This record gives sequence, C-alpha cells and structure tokens, in this order.
Amino acid sequence: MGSAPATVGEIRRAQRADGPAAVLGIGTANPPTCIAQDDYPDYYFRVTNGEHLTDLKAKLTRICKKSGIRQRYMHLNEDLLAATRTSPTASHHPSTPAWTSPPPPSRSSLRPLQPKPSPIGPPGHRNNPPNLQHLLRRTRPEWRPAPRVAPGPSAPRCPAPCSTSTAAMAVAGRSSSPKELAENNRGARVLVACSEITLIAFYGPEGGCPDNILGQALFGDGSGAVIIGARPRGMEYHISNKVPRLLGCNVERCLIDAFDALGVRAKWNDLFWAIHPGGRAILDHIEEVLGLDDGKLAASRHVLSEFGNMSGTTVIFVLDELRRRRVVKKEGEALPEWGVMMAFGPGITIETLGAARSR
Ligand SMILES: CC(C)(COP(=O)(O)OP(=O)(O)OC[C@H]1O[C@@H](n2cnc3c(N)ncnc32)[C@H](O)[C@@H]1OP(=O)(O)O)[C@@H](O)C(=O)NCCC(=O)NCCSC(=O)CC(=O)O
Repeated sequence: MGSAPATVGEIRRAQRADGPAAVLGIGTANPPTCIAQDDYPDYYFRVTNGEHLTDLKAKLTRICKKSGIRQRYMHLNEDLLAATRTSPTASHHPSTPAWTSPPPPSRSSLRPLQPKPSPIGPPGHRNNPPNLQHLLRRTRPEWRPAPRVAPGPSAPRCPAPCSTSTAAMAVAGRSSSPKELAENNRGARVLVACSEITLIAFYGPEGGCPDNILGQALFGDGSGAVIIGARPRGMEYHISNKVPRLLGCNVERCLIDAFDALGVRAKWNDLFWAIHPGGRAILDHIEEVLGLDDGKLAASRHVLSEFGNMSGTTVIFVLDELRRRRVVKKEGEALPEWGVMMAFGPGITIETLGAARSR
C-alpha cells in the first residue's frame, strides 16, 4: 500500500520558508575616480570651461564646504571627458562641454561587487558565493526583475531615486518583492542590486541659474547590493568549556605541521606570536603547553584586554600591536626572525601560519 498523497497544505508548507525574510549579505562598490570635495569647484569649473563664472564658483565652493561631504566617487573623469568631447560649439550652453554618448560604467570600472558574508547566515554560506535564484535590479526609474532570472509577475515599482533600495527591500505583500520571493520559496536567495551614476546629470554651470549648482555638489556614483533570504540561522554562541583545553592539546601538533611544511625547525620561545585571543583561558593553556615565556603572548593579551574578542578581526589587531611593539623595542633586544599567526574557529578549527619577519 502506498502512502497517502500529500495534501495541498503540506505541499505549500514544504515550498515556503519557515521564517521571515532577512538581509543575509551586503556588498558595495564605487568607481575608481575619487574627487575630494575641497577640490571639486576647481575641477568642475575647469572641465566645464566655466572659470569666468566667478560668483557661481564661489557659491559652489561655499556649498561644498558646508556639505558634510569629504569626497565623492565618479565614473566621469577628465580622461572620459576628453575622449568623448566633440566640439565646444556643439554644446547647449556656451560653457558646457558636449560629448558623444559616454559609455555606461563597465564591469571593470567598478570594484567587484562581491557580497560580504553576513554575521548571520545559513550554514555553509559564510564564505561561499550564494546560490542566487532571483535578481532585482534598479533601472531608472523603476525596479524590475532582471530578465530571465526572475520570471513571473512584475516587480514592485519604487520610483523615487534616493529611496529605491530601501523601498525595494521593504515593500511587502506585493508579488515578486524580495520579501515575497524569499518567504514563498524555500531556500531562495534574492539579489537586490542598485547602481547610481551622476553622468546623466552632469552639465556645465548656467550663469544666472544658481539653483542648479547644488546638484553638482552633492551626488556621487555608487552601487550596492543585498542578498535577501528567509530563515537564516541566527548566530548563537554555544562555546563549550572544553575549548581552551582542546585547543591546548592540539596546538603543538598544528605548529609542528606548519613549520615542517616550511622546512623550519622552530623553538617556540624563539618565535614571535600573533595568537587569536579567543579567551584568556585559551591563551593560558597555550602558554602552558608550549612552555612559552612571560610576555610571548603579550600582544594577544593586550588586544583582548583593550578590545575583547572581535572574532576574525582580532588577529589583525594583534599583528598591528606586534608591529607597534617592534617599533618601541628595548635597546639591544633581538627580534625573532620567525613567528606564528594562529586563529581558532567553530568546529573546532585551528588555522596556523608560520611566517618570517620582513627585514
Ligand atoms: C570564560 C573565561 C574567561 C572564564 O575564566 P576562567 O575559566 O578562568 O574562570 P572560571 O573557571 O572561574 O569560570 C568563570 C565562570 O565562567 C563560566 N564558564 C567558563 N567557560 C564557560 C563556557 N564555555 N560557557 C559558559 N560558561 C563558562 C564558568 O562556568 C564560571 O561560572 P560560575 O562563575 O557561575 O562558576 C575563560 O574560561 C575563557 O577565557 N574561556 C575561553 C572562551 C572561549 O572558548 N573563547 C573562544 C570563542 S570562539 C572564537 O574566538 C572563535 C570565533 O570567534 O569564531
């Protein structure tokens, strides 16, 4: 006898995610040309042949100073202007350079928009590129599903340019919103991508029309993307009290393997140490099992004391602290040639790196 067929309710429950949609990853990118806000008035009036509009330039300078903006990134730069400029007389305004249709920002003009791993996320996703089922992209002036990636009903439309990312992420109850896609499709990962470029609003200064100048002082180019999915497993700390001892029992084996691979015979007290200070007891156990002298783990203890355990970031702070300590070393003190960088993670994992000091 076969089992009873699944009910419609069971099928729908199986298709849907169990939890609410959440942002699982965030990525941002900007074009490589960065212009300091203090330099912008000179740059703008130079490239637009508007130096004679001294009052307007003074106005832009005042606006820039009060803008709270230190710098902006722009795809449009002087190389692109020079390459696309046609003739000075072809412009709409006498001071406005004219150019043929500039190319859209190429992939290579943006740093890779690799979504950063989120501190929350389903197992196996922390360091892996997500498997995306849906892509929503911002196209002026609306949000639409990208062709072929998210077939089906239209995406929600969010016409106000500055709020599009937020609106596109927040809008609920409409077909094909990221929230709907994520919650109605178990395991779905939705990429919401937004890219803004000032190129289409870049024009020369109009004498007698000071209103327009503000826009030239505010906007910059940037892209952002978020990955939305449902039922991420929130990160919870379950740290066994065996961790310090387990690490203590295994570090020596890891160190031997790391230095054997380098062909280096190391005495532990002859090394410098950058250990992830996961907890004071971990440092105590490692110090004890390796018979390390007092002070060998001082940089790790200092970072733990001053910053706590910042997970993966902590060991970089330790490296920086070692560098700082090297600068203020005592007269005649010999610096170790070789050292160890070591960090721990869930599982339990131990990552070990033997490295030589640069001269
Ligand atoms: C927590 C400690 C500072 C406590 O210091 P001591 O062990 O010297 O003190 P102690 O034995 O008197 O313990 C003090 C109290 O802490 C409690 N305690 C100790 N270890 C615990 C644990 N793992 N979980 C929950 N409670 C714990 C004890 O029961 C005790 O409770 P009571 O007072 O009620 O009796 C230390 O054990 C420590 O540094 N542990 C290592 C923490 C760790 O594993 N970090 C790795 C994080 S993961 C990581 O770093 C990697 C990553 O980010 O991915």
